[in-house]
Amino acid sequence: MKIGIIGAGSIGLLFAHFLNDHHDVTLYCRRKEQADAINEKGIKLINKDIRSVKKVSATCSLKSLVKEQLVIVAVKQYGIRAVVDQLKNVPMNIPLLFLQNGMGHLDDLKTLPYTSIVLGTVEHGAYRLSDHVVHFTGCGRTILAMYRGKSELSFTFAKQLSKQGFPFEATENYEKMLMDKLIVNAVINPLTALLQVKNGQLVTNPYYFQLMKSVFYEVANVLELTDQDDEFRRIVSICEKTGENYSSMCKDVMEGRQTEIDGILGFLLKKAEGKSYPLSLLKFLYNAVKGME
Ligand SMILES: NC(=O)C1=CN([C@@H]2O[C@H](COP(=O)(O)OP(=O)(O)OC[C@H]3O[C@@H](n4cnc5c(N)ncnc54)[C@H](OP(=O)(O)O)[C@@H]3O)[C@@H](O)[C@H]2O)C=CC1
Ligand SMILES: CC(C)(CO)C(=O)C(=O)O
Repeated sequence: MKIGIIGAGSIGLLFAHFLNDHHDVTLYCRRKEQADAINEKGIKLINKDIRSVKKVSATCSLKSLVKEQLVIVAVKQYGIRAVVDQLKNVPMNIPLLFLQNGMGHLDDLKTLPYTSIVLGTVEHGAYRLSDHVVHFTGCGRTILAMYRGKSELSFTFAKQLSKQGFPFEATENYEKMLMDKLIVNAVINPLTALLQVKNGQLVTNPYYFQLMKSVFYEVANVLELTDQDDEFRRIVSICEKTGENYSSMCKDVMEGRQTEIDGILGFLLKKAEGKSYPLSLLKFLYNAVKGME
């Protein structure tokens, strides 16, 4: 397949590195110096002790987007609006795949005229070290679900894109898929960003563990979760598995970047509007992270 990836950050570089083995990938960068660095040096992936370099084409011009058979959008949730404006020349029948955390991007997609829109949740961990070097901090999977279009398409893409060490799966229900990830990000990301700790410390420090539990119960109330004990165990297990990682929001705050708090806690606070759920911790965390931004 000819695949275009818009956004050459941590996830864009990671996906380009793996997908280019079996597909013809072009990375669409925002900065010319980044496109030049990738064209000259390739994409270097660091995974534990292994370093591997792959040759991938990169460009700043969106002209060749019209030739792609799949366009993957790998910018942050707050960058979607600018990308949507740039997609105007892409034929309406080219499938688009959006990989953002949270649910804030759903509003931007509603009015997009494309016939096939796929959503994905990424369970890998990746961190861009320089314009052409990415650190693969945790291998998980990518789950795909159709937002608009024929539901079998997400299964076809999952099959075509999967490769050993970089799996894709598909599911029918995009809302459940995004919600499962949102719960995790709502509990782990703002707390770790505020406390400036690794994910594992939310579990190993008994005081932080109490905070995490209290935040979880507010999230669970807003989403009216019925299986709260199982859900909480799932989050604890993710904290343990990603124990040595700083969450993406914690890193954004450390590096003075905008966070995805609006698409995560902002979304939940909006959902709770007019209801009488207890929300004091979610409001506190939302304002704390916005203030740090
Ligand atoms: N990193 C991770 O481990 C995970 C990330 N995700 C999700 O994946 C999404 C992407 O995250 P991540 O890769 O970490 O983010 P990054 O901030 O590392 O990368 C975003 C990239 O998008 C580029 N960009 C922004 N606007 C445009 C535009 N208009 N045209 C072209 N490029 C643009 C940026 O360019 P520039 O470099 O010039 O700023 C940057 O390279 C997020 O929603 C995140 O939540 C999900 C799970 C794990
Ligand atoms: C799962 C988790 C919390 C891993 O760090 C993540 O998705 C993130 O950091 O955004």
